[in-house]
Amino acid sequence: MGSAAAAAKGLFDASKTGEIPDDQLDSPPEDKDAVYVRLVDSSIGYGVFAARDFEKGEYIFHEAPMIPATDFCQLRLQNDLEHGSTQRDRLLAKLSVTESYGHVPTRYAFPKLAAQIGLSPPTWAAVRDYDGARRLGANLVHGRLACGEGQTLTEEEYNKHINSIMADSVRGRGPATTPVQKTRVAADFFRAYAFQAKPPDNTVAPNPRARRQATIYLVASLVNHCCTPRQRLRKRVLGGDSGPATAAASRVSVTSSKKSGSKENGDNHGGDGNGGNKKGGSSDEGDDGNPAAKAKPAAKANPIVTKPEDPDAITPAPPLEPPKTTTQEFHGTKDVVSDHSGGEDGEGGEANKASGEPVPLNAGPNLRHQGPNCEWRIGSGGLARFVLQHHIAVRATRPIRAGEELLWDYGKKEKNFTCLCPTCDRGLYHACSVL
Ligand SMILES: C[S@@+](CC[C@H](N)C(=O)[O-])C[C@H]1O[C@@H](n2cnc3c(N)ncnc32)[C@H](O)[C@@H]1O
Repeated sequence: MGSAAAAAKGLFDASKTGEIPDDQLDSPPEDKDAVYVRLVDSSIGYGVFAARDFEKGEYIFHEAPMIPATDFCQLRLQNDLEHGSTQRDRLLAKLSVTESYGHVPTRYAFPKLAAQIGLSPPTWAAVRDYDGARRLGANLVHGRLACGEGQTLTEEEYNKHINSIMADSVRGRGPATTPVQKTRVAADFFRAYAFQAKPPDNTVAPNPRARRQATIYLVASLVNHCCTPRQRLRKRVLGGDSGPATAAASRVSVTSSKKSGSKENGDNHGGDGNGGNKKGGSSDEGDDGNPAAKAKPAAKANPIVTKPEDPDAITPAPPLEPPKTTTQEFHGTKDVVSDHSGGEDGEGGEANKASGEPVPLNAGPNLRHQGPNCEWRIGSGGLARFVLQHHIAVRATRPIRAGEELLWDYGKKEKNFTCLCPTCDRGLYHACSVL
C-alpha cells in the first residue's frame, strides 16, 4: 500500500515511505540500533540481544511479517494422517518452505531448515559478503539490527554452529526427501518459529476451523523462551500485584502427534510455546534425537487449563492464576495479543537499571534470572497502535541492559520440551511450582 493510501486509511506504511499518523503514535521504537542476533550456545542456537539499554515499557523493535502461512489449521494436517496425500501436498505447497528458503535472509536466520530439507546452509563467506547480519534486519520497521563489534558472529562461531546443525541433521533422520517428510519439516518449522494471528476478516478460509494465520518473522522468531519465575507468579496471585496477567502463549502449535497426546483442535490450538521444543524433524520416530531431552525431564505443564472466554483467544496461560487473554481491536478485526509482562515484581529491578556498561554475552544470573524481559503484540491493539495487522511489536517489560538477551515466555511447554532457560537453570520454576 502506498504511503498516501496508507495515510488516507489511517494505517502505518510499513515501507517507511509514509508518515505515521499522529493519532496512531503511541511511542514507537526509536529507529536506531536496537538488537543483534548472536549464538547463545550450541543447544539453544541463536538468540536476540539488546544493542542498547531499554527502559521498562519502551518499544524495542517493530517488524513486518516474513513468511505467512495462509491457513494455520492446514499445519495441523501434518499429524493427521487420515487426510489424504493430496491435502498433505497442498500443505507443502502452501508453506512453500523450500521457496522461502530461496530468500537469502531466511537462510541466515534459519540455517537448521536448510539442513532439514537437504540444502547446505550458507557459508561464512556468503554471509559475510552479503552483509547477512544487516539483511536479517531487513524486515525491521522500527529499531535497526546492530552490527558492531561483538554484535555479529565470528567465522569460528558461525562454522561451529553450522557444523553442529549439520551433525544433528545426520544424527536425526537425515534431510527430508519425500513430500510427506518435507511437509513434516515445514510444519515443525512453523511450530518452532511462527506466531499466530487471526486472519483478516475478508479471508475465505478453505478450512472452517482455520481462524488463524501463522507468521514467521526474521528477528522476532529468533527470540528464545524463558519461564516466568514462580516467585513472580506467586506475587501476582497472592500479593495483589497489579501487573497484567501472564497470558496466552505465543507460538503456533501444530497439532502434536498422537504420541504427544495433544488434542486436534483442542486446547493446544496455538501458542503452546513449543518454540522451545527441540524437536527438529518429524515425530514419526517418537524421539527427537536430542540427548538433552532425555537427560532432563520437561517442566510440568499447567494442570489447570481454562478455556479462554474469547473464542479467538489463544492457549490458556501459565499456572496459578486464571488465564486472561486479551484481544485488541484493529480496524474491526481482533488480533490476539499475548501479555507476558512481569508487572511490578521488585525482582532485581535495580540490578537491571541502565548503567551504560555492556553486559557480556550470557550475562550472569543476576540479570538473566529475572525471567522474561519483553513481550510482543501482533497487530495494532494495545501495545502499539501504529503497527499494522500481522506486524509485530516488541516491548520491554522491565529495564533491559545492552547485551542482555531478549527473552519472553512462550507459554505452555510441550511434552519432552527440555527447557534451558535461566529460570529453570536456577530452579525457580520447579521449586516454586506448588503454592
Ligand atoms: C523460536 S526459536 C528461537 C531461535 C532459536 N534459538 C534458533 O537458533 O533458531 C525456538 C527454538 O529455540 C530453542 N529454544 C528457545 N528457547 C529455549 C529454551 N528455553 N530452552 C531450550 N531451547 C530453547 C529451541 O530449539 C526452539 O525450538
